[in-house]
Amino acid sequence: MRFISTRGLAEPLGFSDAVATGLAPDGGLFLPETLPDLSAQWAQWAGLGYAELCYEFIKLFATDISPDTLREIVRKSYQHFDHAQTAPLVALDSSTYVLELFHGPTLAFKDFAMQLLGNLYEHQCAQRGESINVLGATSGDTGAAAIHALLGKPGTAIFILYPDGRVSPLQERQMTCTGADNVFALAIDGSFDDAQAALKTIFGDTAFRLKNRLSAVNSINLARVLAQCVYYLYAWLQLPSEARERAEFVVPTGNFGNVLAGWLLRRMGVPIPGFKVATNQNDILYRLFTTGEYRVAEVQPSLAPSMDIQVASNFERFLYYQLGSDAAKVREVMAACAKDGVYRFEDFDRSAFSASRCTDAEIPEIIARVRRRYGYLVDPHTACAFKELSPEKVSVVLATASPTKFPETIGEAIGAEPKHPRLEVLGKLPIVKHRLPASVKAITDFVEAHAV
Ligand SMILES: Cc1ncc(COP(=O)(O)O)c(C=O)c1O
Ligand SMILES: N[C@@H](CCOP(=O)(O)O)C(=O)O
Repeated sequence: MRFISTRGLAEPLGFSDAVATGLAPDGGLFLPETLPDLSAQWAQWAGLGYAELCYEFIKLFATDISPDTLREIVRKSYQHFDHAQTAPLVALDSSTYVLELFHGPTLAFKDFAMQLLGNLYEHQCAQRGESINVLGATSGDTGAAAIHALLGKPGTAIFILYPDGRVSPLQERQMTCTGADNVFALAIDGSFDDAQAALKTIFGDTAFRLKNRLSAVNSINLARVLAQCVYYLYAWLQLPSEARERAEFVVPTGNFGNVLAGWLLRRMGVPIPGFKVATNQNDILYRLFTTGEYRVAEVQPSLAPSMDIQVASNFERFLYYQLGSDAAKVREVMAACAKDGVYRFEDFDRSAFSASRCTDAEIPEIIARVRRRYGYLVDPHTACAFKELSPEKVSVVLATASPTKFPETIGEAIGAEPKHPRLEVLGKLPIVKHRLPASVKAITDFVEAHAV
């Protein structure tokens, strides 16, 4: 299968090259040239274990990797999850389910795609005899998951930009206390949006990217989004059929990668009725899906820090389909959004989406309410998704992080701080981070000096 850029000016690539490249050289994002039609196939996958289902799905795209190799890459990727079902679907009542996505090594949903991506990189390094330097931006969880996916992998170095002082203390420790010499946590003076903008500029510099064999680990990398499709399918296959007809996946949303994965699966013929885009107080996507207007505002730090994002990079993939796969029109709209920070969509098909927004004042209240009502503890990001579940629907809430990563907010909500042994040891380890301005020059100088 070949992968094309949303902006239409880059050469189509095979799976492995598209994964290694990350961001397309024309600034666009890679998408499969054609999406497979799973409408006659998905039901046959019922009963498969998580890794086996992932293999069946990813092999439709990774056609340049031999089936045996791919099966082994996928098997290895889910071996460090600490739940037998990998992504358990928990019924809170007959119309409310939680899809727990926090049983991976860093206790957040990012591990699902990142473990796979880490093993794909390792395979590529071995096969091509080349090193890879991975560059990513994080508002908290992507960075930790990427670092733990690449920790100590031969032939790789990983550089993670994060907004200094704006990730939770434990998220910062997950990135800075590894002791690994192929890991560089770069604390940026600015917001996640500043870090992501710098990163896109750096990936746009083809000469620099090629010279340093850079690859992107954010959900601009298509492998991230494809791997995330799998848990929607896994949950879907477990839902009772009467629940499927009224199902709405409720997705805590920031960079739009998670919910986009579910929506792509729907486009592939899995008949998911709809999705709810659940934002925190950084509500650009809530406003977009309720009014059709895209208007960038100032990022406000929140109790759900991983969702403190305004410019959601995966929106461009959604836009591509919204605009009838017209890459010229995508270029025009993206240029207008970048220039004016505002765009009004006239023909915007929002029929598969609802949206909610959650303020900081509401987050502890919701955590306490969910705890009282269901005896179930959610983290601050998942709490945003519980803001308003539609009573006429069956809600499948994606629990994107473990509450143990945010003990301060949970303590405020319920009067007790949850603990996790893997996180507790981090408190005793030294923090190693490098403070940098959010300038392209400072970042590229650092990468060049430390690349492998
Ligand atoms: C815990 C958590 N929830 C939700 C999100 C938002 O996901 P996305 O950026 O894919 O919309 C993130 C960050 O991506 C996160 O780390
Ligand atoms: N919320 C993310 C931000 C980056 O998102 P990504 O899915 O594009 O990697 C984070 O936790 O870092």
